[in-house]
Amino acid sequence: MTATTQENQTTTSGAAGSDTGTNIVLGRNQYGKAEVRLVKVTRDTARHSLEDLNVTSQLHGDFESAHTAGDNSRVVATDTQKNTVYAFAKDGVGSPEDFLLRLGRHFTESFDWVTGGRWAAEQYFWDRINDHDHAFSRNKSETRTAVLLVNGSDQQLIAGIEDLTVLKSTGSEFHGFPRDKYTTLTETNDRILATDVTAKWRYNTLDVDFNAVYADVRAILLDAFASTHSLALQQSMFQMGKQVLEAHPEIQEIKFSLPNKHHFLVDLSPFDLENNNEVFFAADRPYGLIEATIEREGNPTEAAIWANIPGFC
Ligand SMILES: O=c1[nH]c(=O)c2[nH]c(=O)[nH]c2[nH]1
Repeated sequence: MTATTQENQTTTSGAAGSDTGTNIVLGRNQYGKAEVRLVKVTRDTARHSLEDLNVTSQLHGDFESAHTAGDNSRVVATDTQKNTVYAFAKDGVGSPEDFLLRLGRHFTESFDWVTGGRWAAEQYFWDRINDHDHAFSRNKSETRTAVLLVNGSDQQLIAGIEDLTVLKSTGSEFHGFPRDKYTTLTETNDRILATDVTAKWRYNTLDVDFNAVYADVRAILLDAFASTHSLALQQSMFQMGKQVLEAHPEIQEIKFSLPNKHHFLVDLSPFDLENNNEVFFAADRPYGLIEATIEREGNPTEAAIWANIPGFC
C-alpha cells in the first residue's frame, strides 16, 4: 500500500468514521465483466459446430487506489476483460474449464498486480436438426457449469451440471419417518421420484480431459438415479455421488442440490375411477430440497473454497 493511498484512506475516513474514531478501509473486492454471451462457430468444413457460453471474468489483486483515490492506472477495464473473452474464443473454447484456465493465466501473467480471480462459465447445448451441417435446435435438458478460482499459485476448478430433470415412475418408496401431531404424509412403497439435478464437483488436479469427465459424470448420475431402488431422495443422491467419486479419483468431492419435485396422486374416486399410480398432480411448490456434500473420508471439504460457489451447503 502506498503512502498516498494511506493518506487518502485517512482523509476519507475522517468524515465517515469520526463518530466512532475508526478508520474506514477497503475490504475484499473483485470486479470484472459478468455474463459475456459468446457463441463460437467452428466452420473449418461445411459441417459447422457450436460452442455457446455465458462467461464471467472477475479480477482479484491490488485495486486499492482505484477505490480510495480514483486512480485507474491498475484497473484492467471490464470492457477489456470482455474483449479478451471474445478474442480467445477465436481459437475455440475446447472445454469451459480449459477456456477459464486460459483466461486466468492471461490476466494473472499480464498484469503483475492481478494476483488471482474468479472466472465462471455456463455452457448451453445445441443438437443438429436432422443431422444438418449448420442448423441446430437448442437442447434445454441441462446447463454445464465451471468456476475457476485463482489465489496466487492456488488454482481450484469446480465443474458442474444444472437442471438435469429426471423422473422415475416407480422404484421409489418413502416410509419409516417419525410421526408427530403435525404429520399427515402417508407412507408409500410406490411413488414418483423426480428432481432437477444440480451438482458441482471439485477437481484435485488440472490434468483432466474435462469434456470426457463431464460426459462420464453425467452418465453416472443418470445411471445411478435410474438404477437405485430409492427409499428416499437422500439415498439416491448419496449413491449418485458415491458412484461418481468411485469412478473418478480426480474428483475430490461433489455437492448436490436436489429439489424433490412432488407428484401427488389425484383422487379419482368422485368419478368412480381407480387411480393405480397413473394420474398425478405435478406440484411446482413447495418442494423438498435435499442437499449434501459427498466427500472422501479423511479429506473434509474446504469450506473457504466452496464459499465462492453460491447456493451450496
Ligand atoms: O425422499 C424424500 N425425502 C424426504 O426427506 C421427504 N420428506 C417428505 O415429506 N417426503 C420426502 N421424500
